[in-house]
Amino acid sequence: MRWLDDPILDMQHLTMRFGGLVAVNDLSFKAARGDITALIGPNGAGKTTVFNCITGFYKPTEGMLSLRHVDGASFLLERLPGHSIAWKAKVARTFQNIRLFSGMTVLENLLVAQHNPLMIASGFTFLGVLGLPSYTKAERAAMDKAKYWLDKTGLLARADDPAGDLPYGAQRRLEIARAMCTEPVLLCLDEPAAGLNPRESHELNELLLSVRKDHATSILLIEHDMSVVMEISDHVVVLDYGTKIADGTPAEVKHDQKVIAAYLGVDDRDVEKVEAEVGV
Ligand SMILES: Nc1ncnc2c1ncn2[C@@H]1O[C@H](COP(=O)(O)OP(=O)(O)OP(=O)(O)O)[C@@H](O)[C@H]1O
Repeated sequence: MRWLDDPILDMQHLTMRFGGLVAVNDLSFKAARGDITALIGPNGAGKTTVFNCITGFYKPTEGMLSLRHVDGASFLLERLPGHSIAWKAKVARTFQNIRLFSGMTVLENLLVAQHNPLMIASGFTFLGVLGLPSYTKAERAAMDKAKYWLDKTGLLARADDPAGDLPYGAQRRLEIARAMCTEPVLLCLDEPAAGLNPRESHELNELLLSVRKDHATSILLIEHDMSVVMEISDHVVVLDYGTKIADGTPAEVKHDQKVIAAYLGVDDRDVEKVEAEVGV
């Protein structure tokens, strides 16, 4: 299990309670550097809550979330404010419901994502914006990066259109492009294939495989579309009612009786019967 050797994310005993409800229950797993790790499970299993804990939207009730960069710098995410998780630990995310700046153009969405390096180049002053050569250089770099991701996501021709006018699948790709403009080491994608047709879903797979191959970005993926999960994931972690029920390669998880039972909603003792019926 190579994800134990060089984990980018090491989650230990994560628990998140909302009053009496335990949304995530003592969850531990490791995500390897350079892997696509999928977090799957039936509705309400706690997947988005895990993302919200990683990205600082929620402070976990208990547990440790350790992220380690390739240079050895490490971050305890549960102790950092959300903006430091994005900016210093370099974790980016997309949302289950698309959250673009829909009135801004496609290009502007990608430039806004690069606000931090531009502010540093300006020396945090208005004078910087007017004259500093470092600002002009940073502005050019931001534009180049935006163009690169527009090209990569097939959106170059739509650069000047309002983001809200794009078809649904294109908006999903723009969200990924925007997240990638922040140069994350860990990209958390919440159901990126939701609402996509089979062709768009295939294009998404290609895009994510290329993000993994060409950039130093590891991916954590929540996804209900099993064709996406099984085709591109290196490692799958399965949650049910907030508890981890399986952790392995896609092939291992696919044949795990507890996973089949959780997805099909049957008792453990009926799993073999169901397996025979579905031909696993
Ligand atoms: N802010 C909150 N307050 C109270 N309960 C919450 C909150 N956020 C999530 N929950 C509850 O925690 C449980 C897990 O929800 P979560 O959204 O993490 O599941 P999920 O696996 O992402 O589901 P889905 O696949 O439907 O998106 C659910 O019972 C949900 O109602």
